[in-house]
Amino acid sequence: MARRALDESDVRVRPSRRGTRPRTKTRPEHADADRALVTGVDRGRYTVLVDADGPDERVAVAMKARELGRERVVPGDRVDLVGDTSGSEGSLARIVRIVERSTVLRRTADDTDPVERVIVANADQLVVVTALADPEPRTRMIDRCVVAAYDAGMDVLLALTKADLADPAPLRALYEPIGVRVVVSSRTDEAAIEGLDEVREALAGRMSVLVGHSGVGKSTLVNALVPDALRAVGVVNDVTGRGRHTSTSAVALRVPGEPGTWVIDTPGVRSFGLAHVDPDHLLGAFADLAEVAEDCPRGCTHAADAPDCALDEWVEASPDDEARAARTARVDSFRRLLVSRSGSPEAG
Ligand SMILES: Nc1nc2c(ncn2[C@@H]2O[C@H](COP(=O)(O)OP(=O)(O)OP(=O)(O)O)[C@@H](O)[C@H]2O)c(=O)[nH]1
Ligand SMILES: [Zn+2]
Repeated sequence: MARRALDESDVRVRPSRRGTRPRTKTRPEHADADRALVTGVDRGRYTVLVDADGPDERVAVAMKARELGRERVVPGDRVDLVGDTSGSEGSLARIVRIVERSTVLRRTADDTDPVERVIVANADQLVVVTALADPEPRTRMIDRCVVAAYDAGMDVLLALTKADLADPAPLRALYEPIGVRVVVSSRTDEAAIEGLDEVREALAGRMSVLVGHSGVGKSTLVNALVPDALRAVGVVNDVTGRGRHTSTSAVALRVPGEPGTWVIDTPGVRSFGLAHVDPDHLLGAFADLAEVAEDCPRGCTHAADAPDCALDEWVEASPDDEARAARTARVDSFRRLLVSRSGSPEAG
């Protein structure tokens, strides 16, 4: 089939009962498709929010149109829908197109599946939920999350829980210098979590993916942020009768407050596939170091044992002790992340 470049004729203004808005008509046969956000996936059925945050917002159930082939549709995806998009009981729409993704997050390949599959699309922030104690924080796991997020072009929010049990200062000192925002919560009695306002503020208006090991308090945090009544949006139990706690795939939940605030909970996902991460791409998340590394020998790995790495010369050339300490910390942090790419994802 001949491809042609898109021009203005591909964008038309469609008068509709929802008002007028420009539409991209890349597939003429689906020019009247509705745009929707994928919030949940369960065995070939997709829960979607049609016209999200618009006047006709509604939850609908969809399946993939055959023309999409094997392409995966994941929570966070924006899709075009045709067919019965009403969302009324028993209705089933068809997903005919996946809108180009701004970010993708891949889960770790493992023994049961050697492929690093995309699990979440379009998230702009990775929230690493880490308990300050019980269980002990695992910095290697946090490092791997930072690498995955930076490689995907996402920000990292470190949500430290259980501050009633241990001091957050050491972890702050380790992660704030590499651009990670840190929020802290604690529980002083059974009923209340403290520090939620700061967490909400850090999530406002963004699509965030939450990860964390069992027992770190992720469910506690999600339950506090997302009232039960709102769960329906992300839950696939309209179709299957199963609740989110038995769901094994990621689910997007709307956080009340600023429009466009979503958290994507990823049950069972504790780490990410990093095999595809290229050191120079990771370096891109460290603008100061990337500039320095322009003087590296061709093919430099920038690792601690790399010969003539410009990062070492940069530390050497520090004008004073203070600058040397700061530069050393930057280079060491970057190299720590580099090293974390290899080895077992489950190692702590
Ligand atoms: N002391 C203290 N305990 C907390 C805090 N937040 C959660 N917990 C407790 O930590 C335990 C684990 O919390 P969950 O929210 O179930 O942890 P989770 O990360 O969802 O773990 P899974 O459900 O196994 O995935 C529970 O007993 C919570 O009550 C906190 O800030 N301080
Ligand atoms: Zn180098």
